[in-house]
Amino acid sequence: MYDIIIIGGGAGGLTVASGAASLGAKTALIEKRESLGGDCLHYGCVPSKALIEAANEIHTARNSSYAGIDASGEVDLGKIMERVNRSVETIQESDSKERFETMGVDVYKGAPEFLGDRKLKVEGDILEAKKIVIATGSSVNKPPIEGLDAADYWTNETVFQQTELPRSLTFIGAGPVGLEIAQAFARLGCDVTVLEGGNTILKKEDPSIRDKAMEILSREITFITEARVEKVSDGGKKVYYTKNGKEQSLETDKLFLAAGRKPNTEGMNLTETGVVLDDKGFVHVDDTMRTANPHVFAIGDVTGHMPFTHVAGEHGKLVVQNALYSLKRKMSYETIPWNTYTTPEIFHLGKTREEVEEAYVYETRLNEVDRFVAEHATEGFVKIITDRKGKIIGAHAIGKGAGDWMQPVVAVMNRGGHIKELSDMVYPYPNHPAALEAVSGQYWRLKLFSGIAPVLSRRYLKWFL
Ligand SMILES: Cc1cc2nc3c(=O)[nH]c(=O)nc-3n(C[C@H](O)[C@H](O)[C@H](O)COP(=O)(O)OP(=O)(O)OC[C@H]3O[C@@H](n4cnc5c(N)ncnc54)[C@H](O)[C@@H]3O)c2cc1C
Ligand SMILES: NC(=O)c1ccc[n+]([C@@H]2O[C@H](COP(=O)([O-])OP(=O)(O)OC[C@H]3O[C@@H](n4cnc5c(N)ncnc54)[C@H](O)[C@@H]3O)[C@@H](O)[C@H]2O)c1
Repeated sequence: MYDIIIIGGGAGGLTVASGAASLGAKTALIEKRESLGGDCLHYGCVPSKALIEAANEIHTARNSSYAGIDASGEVDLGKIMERVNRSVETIQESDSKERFETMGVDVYKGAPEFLGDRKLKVEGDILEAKKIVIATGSSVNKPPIEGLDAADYWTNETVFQQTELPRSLTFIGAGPVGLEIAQAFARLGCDVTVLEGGNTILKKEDPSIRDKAMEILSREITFITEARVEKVSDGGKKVYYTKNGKEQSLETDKLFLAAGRKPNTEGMNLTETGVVLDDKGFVHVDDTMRTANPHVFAIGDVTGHMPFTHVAGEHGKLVVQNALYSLKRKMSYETIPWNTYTTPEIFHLGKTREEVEEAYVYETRLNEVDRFVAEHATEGFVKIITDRKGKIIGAHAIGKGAGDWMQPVVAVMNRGGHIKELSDMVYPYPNHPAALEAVSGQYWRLKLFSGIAPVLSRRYLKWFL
């Protein structure tokens, strides 16, 4: 009998396995694929960021004529993907089966099936545990598009093995998966179109961020919004979409499906253990990450809550405590940030302007911050949303490296902080986070240079100086 069994060796599952084994729990991990690491390592975060970096380097070289450099040459996608996959292999070493076995984790290969409340069958083995964690992640959502099954299309699971750069590439979906990879291929030299069924790209972002992203990315990508793809033909080379009630079509060398994610729950016989799914098929969990069966937990993408690697990791840390020590610690999402790694990057924390009724908004454009001016990277802005008293409830930015230089706001918001705390530190001149000093300066200007403060100051200076 194991203390804990984890199904799925990705970002969430590996966090639980290493945490539980380190605390002395008898731990088993079941993974259906050859390698541990999950989608983030093999088909998601890691290869996509490696591809983005390569594409950005090529883009920079091609745009260096101001310095007298005229870069030329054909892009070799195969060589780029070799480099991308070397990044994956390097990180794979710390997610290896052997490393987890050395930690004391029994690693089983296979896709298990529940035989009862806390009993599983995996390949020829029957395993039992006091607690079970479902960490099976998500996979590519295939919307009901006529002809899709017979088409030859790319997804995030196949793109990093490609060697031929298509002349034109059409994406279905303008979420983060679609946009990060679409911009990379545009920078490699493809003619890229993105078809989006909704009326905006990046629907979870603050409205002003969405508008700015659309303005900037439209220079490299053709966007067609309110265009629902309903049919493909000619092996995926002809794409039919409905816009303004009319069917339209376009031709493309290659199609890329980025139309969202679906939970990996198939084949586990979950009804046998009393686990309940929500109306979209994600595993229903309470704030403590318990499913309807209190001995079975679920974490990461399979729960449908903020599908990010760092969230799966936070779920995992919480579940180690709740599962092993029967605690009821709760997950909170209020101060969890995310980044979209387009150029420029987009940072998101807390509420957007649309999500709050009464808000105080402080905004600084990057052309007011010396480092961005020096680097000719002035496009973008930072926006801090506070309540009436100045407590930060949301922070959003679009700009070069925004995913890095916005991080101090997470620390401030984590402790329930006030916007003025962003000026409680010295910013070495001229760094990028100085954008935060500038935006908090707006709060002080409002406080000090309007209302009663300047009146009192004038009187003081007149009488006492
Ligand atoms: C293109 C792309 C880019 C992304 N970029 C980022 C990013 O930059 N930053 C970020 O935070 N997030 C990013 N994400 C999201 C991130 O990849 C996921 O949120 C994260 O991988 C979720 O972790 P998880 O543990 O829930 O699932 P996964 O990491 O997918 O792990 C699930 C594991 O379970 C295994 N499994 C599935 N079913 C079974 C079964 N029945 N039996 C046994 N094993 C099973 C799978 O093989 C897999 O190894 C990206 C996603 C994509 C698609
Ligand atoms: N940088 C990051 O952290 C990062 C990067 C990539 C992905 N992710 C994670 O992966 C998750 C999934 O991203 P995603 O982009 O796959 O999903 P998404 O749900 O954000 O976007 C999918 C888009 O496809 C559109 N769509 C669906 N069917 C369509 C159709 N038939 N025709 C036209 N458009 C259609 C939807 O309207 C939607 O806007 C994200 O929520 C994020 O959590 C994170």
